[in-house]
Amino acid sequence: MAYHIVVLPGDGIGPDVTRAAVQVLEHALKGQSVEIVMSEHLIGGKALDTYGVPLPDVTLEALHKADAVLLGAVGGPKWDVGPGHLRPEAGLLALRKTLGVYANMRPVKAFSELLDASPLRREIAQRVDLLIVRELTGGAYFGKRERGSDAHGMQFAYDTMFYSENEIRRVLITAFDAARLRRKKLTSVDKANVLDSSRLWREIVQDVSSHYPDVEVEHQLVDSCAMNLVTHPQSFDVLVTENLFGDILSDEAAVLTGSIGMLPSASLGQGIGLYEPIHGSAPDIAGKGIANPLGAILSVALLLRYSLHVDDAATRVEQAVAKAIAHGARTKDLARGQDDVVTTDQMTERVLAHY
Ligand SMILES: NC(=O)c1ccc[n+]([C@@H]2O[C@H](COP(=O)([O-])OP(=O)(O)OC[C@H]3O[C@@H](n4cnc5c(N)ncnc54)[C@H](O)[C@@H]3O)[C@@H](O)[C@H]2O)c1
Ligand SMILES: CC(C)[C@H](C(=O)O)[C@@H](O)C(=O)O
Ligand SMILES: [Mg+2]
Repeated sequence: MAYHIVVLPGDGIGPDVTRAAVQVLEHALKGQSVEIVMSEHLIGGKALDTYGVPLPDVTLEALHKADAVLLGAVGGPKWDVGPGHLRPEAGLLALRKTLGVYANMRPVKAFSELLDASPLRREIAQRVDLLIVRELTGGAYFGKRERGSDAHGMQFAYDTMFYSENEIRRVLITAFDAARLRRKKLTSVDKANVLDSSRLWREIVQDVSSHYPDVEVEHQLVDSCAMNLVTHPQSFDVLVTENLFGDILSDEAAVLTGSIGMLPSASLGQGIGLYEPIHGSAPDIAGKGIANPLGAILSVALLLRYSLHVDDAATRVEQAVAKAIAHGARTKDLARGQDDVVTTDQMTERVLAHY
């Protein structure tokens, strides 16, 4: 039986890094008993241009027989005008909601050869090894929202950070389970000094934690957590937080590893998994062939592990990335001083050569 992988390259550097990821996926499955069938579809800005919507029916239909989705990135200045539901990003949010992928796993691990690219002191940067579990299908991204104007013509807008008990509980269970497989420490991040949704979040953490007596639990407010991530990143194992806080903290944490181009993600939930690097479409470097493909390639490792269940191939991809870096391969975002700079395609070749 073959697994169906839906490939959604998207916009900007999305197609470049997705091409790299697909090459590595095909290579990793050579000689494996696992077979895949891939089909490529439109999402985001390109889908808007072709179909007038950011998540067209043809793409949605392809999801029905999919076992996993591999995505590049969506968005760009061309589509920054226009109403919210006709933005490329709305297609990505609808995709996540449709797939029910409520737990977004964002591992953040420093490679020792890249410590010079990190803004942290070497002795701190080398200890960065944490996992952000970001709630992905709730909160302000999906709550009631409105734009309008009052009787005096004064405009207003609001977005609601809504969470149900079930939405909080299920992502916490994923996070506690992940902590159990790691260093058994869980930091729950909220804004319980201000927000009711955070106070509910904290109460449910307390409740779920009673089933995980072996996992040490701490609560941090999101503002001081943002600071602690930079000052004491080694104090974190698993961080779990709501959608918007997780979005912001994961870009911050990415920088600790040297570049946002390094970070992969797996979005998991009730059914098929969605795999994407955490970065965006990077309009400032799109079309130049210099994007770092490693976040997308490491997302393939997560796809191999969580959706295709070939753990040995997943580990080999991760090792190939580590070896390519150890042998000096640096895309522009990672390069410092005398480093040789490689293109997206050359970085991919280096990874393939070390697989
Ligand atoms: N998952 C997604 O599809 C996703 C994620 C984030 C942002 N976006 C969208 O992307 C667009 C641009 O957003 P942004 O500029 O705020 O964030 P971005 O992540 O696209 O870029 C931020 C900075 O990081 C750099 N960068 C990002 N990925 C890189 C890579 N692989 N290699 C080298 N450098 C890289 C960019 O050049 C830029 O300087 C927006 O439309 C945004 O909504 C999409
Ligand atoms: C593009 C945007 C909707 C998206 C998000 O905020 O979730 C991105 O920033 C991410 O981190 O995947
Ligand atoms: Mg983001």
